[in-house]
Amino acid sequence: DTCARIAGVTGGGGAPCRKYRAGPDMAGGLKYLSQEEAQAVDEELFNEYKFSVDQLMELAGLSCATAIAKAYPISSFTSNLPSVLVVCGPGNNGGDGLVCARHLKLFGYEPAIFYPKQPNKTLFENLCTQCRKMDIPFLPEFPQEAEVIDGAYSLVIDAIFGFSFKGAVREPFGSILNTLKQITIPIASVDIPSGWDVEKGNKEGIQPDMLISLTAPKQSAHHFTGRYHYLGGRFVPMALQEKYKLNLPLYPDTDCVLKL
Ligand SMILES: NC(=O)C1=CN([C@@H]2O[C@H](COP(=O)(O)OP(=O)(O)OC[C@H]3O[C@@H](n4cnc5c(N)ncnc54)[C@H](O)[C@@H]3O)[C@@H](O)[C@H]2O)[C@@H](O)CC1
Ligand SMILES: [K+]
Repeated sequence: DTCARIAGVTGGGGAPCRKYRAGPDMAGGLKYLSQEEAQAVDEELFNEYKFSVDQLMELAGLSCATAIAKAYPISSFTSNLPSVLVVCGPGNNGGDGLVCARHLKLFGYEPAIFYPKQPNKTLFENLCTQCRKMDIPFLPEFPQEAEVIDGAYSLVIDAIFGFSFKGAVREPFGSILNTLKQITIPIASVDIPSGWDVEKGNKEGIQPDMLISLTAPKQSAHHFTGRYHYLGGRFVPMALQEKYKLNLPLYPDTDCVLKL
């Protein structure tokens, strides 16, 4: 039937028709979350649905690495090494960056991590150990010159701040973001371009080439002007999607990411 054809639903069997989710024009119906809504969905996933942070961080980081590999396949890199600088912040967005780095390494990229504020928590310590044991280097300091970054890497992953960012950027992240504003290689931002207000964006901030919105885009994504906007984090149970009226588009087949 039409529903099955559009949405890729097979077998019938009384499955509810979800035609309203299918088709490119439905992208307009996708909900862009406020900061409060993003935090509420997050809390519900952990407190009501009983997911652990590790579980969702693994899926989020894998989504990011997968989307990056689709947008910037190794074959498109002009330099010898597909080297990627992953900049990680102090919260869970930084954790997504660590997981992303590990998967990028498995995909054949050469990631290096800068992680200036490492939380004193087992989860993050374990993620760092996993990366070290996979020969992913941690930079002792951030290259101050934009030219140095442009020369050494082909892509920067911004995993500094996500949906809990508030107020003026504190150091050392202010200087880091100032340098990132001057680089010419592309930036791929995890969940939200760092330094952007979660809802209003930031005209003066970094302007990434790629944004991977996790769970659902945040309102600031309306101001994203880069080439690639992906949705990732295919882990939201249907009841939660419906409660928050996320109106998520259908992911293709078994893919964990979707280009918006
Ligand atoms: N809700 C979800 O569905 C999931 C969320 N995940 C990730 O978790 C992120 C949210 O993580 P968190 O809530 O830990 O928060 P963030 O990672 O957004 O950042 C919080 C950290 O940044 C610091 N910070 C906030 N404002 C600052 C400022 N102005 N200057 C300097 N430092 C500042 C805070 O002190 C805190 O250490 C999401 O954006 C997403 O990347 C994923 O890991 C898993 C699933
Ligand atoms: K980010």
